[in-house]
Amino acid sequence: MDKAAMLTQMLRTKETSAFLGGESPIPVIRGNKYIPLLAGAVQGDNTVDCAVEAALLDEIRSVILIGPEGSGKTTTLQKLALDWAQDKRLQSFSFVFHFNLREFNSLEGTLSLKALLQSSHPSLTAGSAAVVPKRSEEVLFVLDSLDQYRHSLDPSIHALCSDPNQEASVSCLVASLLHRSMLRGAAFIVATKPTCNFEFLSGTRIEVLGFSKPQREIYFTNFFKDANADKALLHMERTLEFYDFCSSPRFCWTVCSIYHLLLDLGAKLPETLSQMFVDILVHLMKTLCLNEASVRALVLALGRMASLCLLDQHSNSTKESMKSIGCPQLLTAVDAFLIVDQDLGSDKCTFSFQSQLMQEFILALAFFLSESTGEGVEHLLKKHQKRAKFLDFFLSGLSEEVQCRPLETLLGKANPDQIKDFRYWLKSSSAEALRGYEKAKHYRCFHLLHQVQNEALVKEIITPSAQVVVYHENLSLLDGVALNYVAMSLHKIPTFSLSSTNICTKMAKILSPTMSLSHILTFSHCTFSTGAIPHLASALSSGVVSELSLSNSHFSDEMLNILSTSLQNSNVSAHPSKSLWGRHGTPHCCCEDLVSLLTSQTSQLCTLVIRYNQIGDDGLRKLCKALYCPRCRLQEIDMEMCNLTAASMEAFAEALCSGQSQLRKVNLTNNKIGDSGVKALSKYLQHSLCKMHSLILFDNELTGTCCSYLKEALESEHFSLLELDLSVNDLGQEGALLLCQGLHQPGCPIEKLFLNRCGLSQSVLKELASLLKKGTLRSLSVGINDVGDQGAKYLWEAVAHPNCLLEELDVEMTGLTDACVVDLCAAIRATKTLKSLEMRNNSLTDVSVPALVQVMQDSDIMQELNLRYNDFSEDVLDMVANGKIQY
Ligand SMILES: Nc1ncnc2c1ncn2[C@@H]1O[C@H](COP(=O)(O)OP(=O)(O)OP(=O)(O)O)[C@@H](O)[C@H]1O
Repeated sequence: MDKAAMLTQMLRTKETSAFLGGESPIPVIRGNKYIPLLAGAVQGDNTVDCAVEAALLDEIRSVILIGPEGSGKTTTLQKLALDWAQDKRLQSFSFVFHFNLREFNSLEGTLSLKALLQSSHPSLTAGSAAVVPKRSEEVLFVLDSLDQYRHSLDPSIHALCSDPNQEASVSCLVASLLHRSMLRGAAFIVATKPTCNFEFLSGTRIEVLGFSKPQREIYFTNFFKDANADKALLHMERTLEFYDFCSSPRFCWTVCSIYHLLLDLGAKLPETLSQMFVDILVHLMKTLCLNEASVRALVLALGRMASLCLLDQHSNSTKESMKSIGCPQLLTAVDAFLIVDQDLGSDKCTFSFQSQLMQEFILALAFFLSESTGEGVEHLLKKHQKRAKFLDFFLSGLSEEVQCRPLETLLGKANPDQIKDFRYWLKSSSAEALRGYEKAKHYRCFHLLHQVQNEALVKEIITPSAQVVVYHENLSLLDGVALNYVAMSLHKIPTFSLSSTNICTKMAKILSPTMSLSHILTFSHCTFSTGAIPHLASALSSGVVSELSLSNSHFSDEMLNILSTSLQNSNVSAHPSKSLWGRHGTPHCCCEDLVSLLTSQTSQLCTLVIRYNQIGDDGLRKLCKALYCPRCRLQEIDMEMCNLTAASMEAFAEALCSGQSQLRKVNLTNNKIGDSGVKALSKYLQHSLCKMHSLILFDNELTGTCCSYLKEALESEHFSLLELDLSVNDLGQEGALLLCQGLHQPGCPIEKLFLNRCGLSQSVLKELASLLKKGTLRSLSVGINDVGDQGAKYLWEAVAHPNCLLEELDVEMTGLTDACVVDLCAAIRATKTLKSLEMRNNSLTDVSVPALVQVMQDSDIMQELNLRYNDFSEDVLDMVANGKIQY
């Protein structure tokens, strides 16, 4: 085979570079701008070129290169072919045939393999072509764009041929070659996007990963050749790098091209993906030199075409369909936006978008420009949901006037009705998402708000009550960016709890501002990289963070060291309380380390959070040693689900009674201390040195028996608890009534009492109501007790009583119906203190809504009423949409 002729032919190929399509492969390679790409799923050498070369030495001699749009497959194939022609690589092959399978779509009729080969290499003489089948081991086929190939490779539907001289359809020839009925020994490299179904293809699969950070750095340096390279790279890192498509060399080309242009003009670089596409479109449209009406008509036509292409699996459109779209300007836009494939031997051609992102952006823009309001945004999104990934992102970005201004000067104003339609959808779909518990939906809402870039809108949508249900779990970098934007717009995040997330350096950097804004930081089941720790440490020194929990998270002792040093070096007065982490599965032996930490000269630790660690009774017994030490400053200990039983409570109570302990708050949620555990603790509660303010015994297998011990403690003059949580224990009526007797003790300090799911009866509520009238309780929870309207009636009366000081009341799932609403409203009108009422999961219906809405509107004191999961119909949703009511 004449390598020189092939080389000349390849180098002569007329290819043009396009803003969205990328710089053509040949100039990239010839201009020494080719950067070896990373390959996935291969061992050893991880560049694609080397991996392909190595795989071709395998017995199968067939390689499938798989990579997304613009990841560099075509360029790699061209480079391999050029290297072969220049004697640099693949020299075991004497014949290399390079085809783009897309071009075969339009080949009609039949032809022989020889003719097909000659069509690819006009310089191939008939004599050489005849030799090829005889030396099939020396033949390499390089086949590009399998994803665009319309014919099937299913061997069962073709009459596979073996004779190279036999005439057959091109689809049959391709199938015969790939299934090796013809030129059995030939080798293949086939490139395809991952979207393609390549079930009939066997071979070594090599994933084309494109550019990672080091390659991007080289690319930017080559592109800019000056100090702007760093500037551009840093900007991309901050605003785009968390999108998967940043590894695409083609996308990098587009980013560099637009940044270069903007930097030259002294303009601001775009902050979001939407803004970048606004800038790109403005530039492309300007190069077309059309007037406003024509640009508008062009965008609308491209929008229609974008929709057609997204709906059609092959993502392209024929000249006929372009005509039917009816826009003469479209043909002028061809090079800027579209790829045209001229069918061989006919004047038919197919069009597809050069960039899927631009295709979706244009679809979004056309929606806002469209005059007809027939197709609402919901319909648009639903229609394209299978293939459009960023349509809602672009719609969000484009819905904000400030961001669209550069486009307005080119193509006029958007249709205000469409903008209104979108904003309505954004608010209502976000509210719905935030009412539910699906993390993906919460985060979709954050992503859209990030694109909109409007702080006021964030505040309107992410209300404090909406934040409560948002669960931060398993975050990607992209999620981290959106979350950080939302947190910065809200200016505060009182508690930030993150779980099951890989906190690499980049993630920690992205979330650092959010962490610095949070008072309480909780990480559970997270993995920290060493590089992440300085970001965490710097957030801790912000002065706001007062509590840190790292339970079930993985990090090395070295990282622990950095953290604890940073805690110790921080300004203590600015950090009145500092918490410590729990380690995944901390065995009880680790409790000895904790003791030395808590009792060290420098220990500042006030809060110890070791929830979900299996320290068990032995662990707690060891930990108790710290409580005897005057240096131990521990004020709060969270031992939720630590596998504790009554066996360790005696030692714990004894340590507390020693007089050295500063402990104020103890959380024993989800342990099994049982009634005898309470008996041991209540000894301490009656002790003259008792300093405890809060005791949480949620779900601890307690029965009514424990109430007699607690009653005794309550009646003691030393009892100091302000908060007691006995929820999810079977106290029953008898036990709870005993407890109430204790609570009636004059001077009883309890202000917050939690008795959810304790088997309370109406008589107990009557007792609690009389307690309320004494004015000691500020917060009472009696949710998930079957007391009904009758039981609650005692509470409403009490709330209305002039001595009652209750601020928060929780009657979730207590069997309330519309019948309670008159008394409830009267209570709200009368109260001078009640701010929050939790009434989820009851059976109120639409008839109660007007009265509840009215009373909430009238009340200056009530701040929130939670009516979620009652029996309301959709009809009243608008009416309930009152800032203070959650529904
Ligand atoms: N290794 C590389 N070094 C430098 N630039 C590259 C490299 N690979 C690709 N590029 C640039 O990215 C552009 C797009 O690459 P290419 O066309 O090879 O991607 P592709 O995976 O074949 O895309 P598609 O599947 O969409 O056809 C190229 O035109 C070139 O400008």
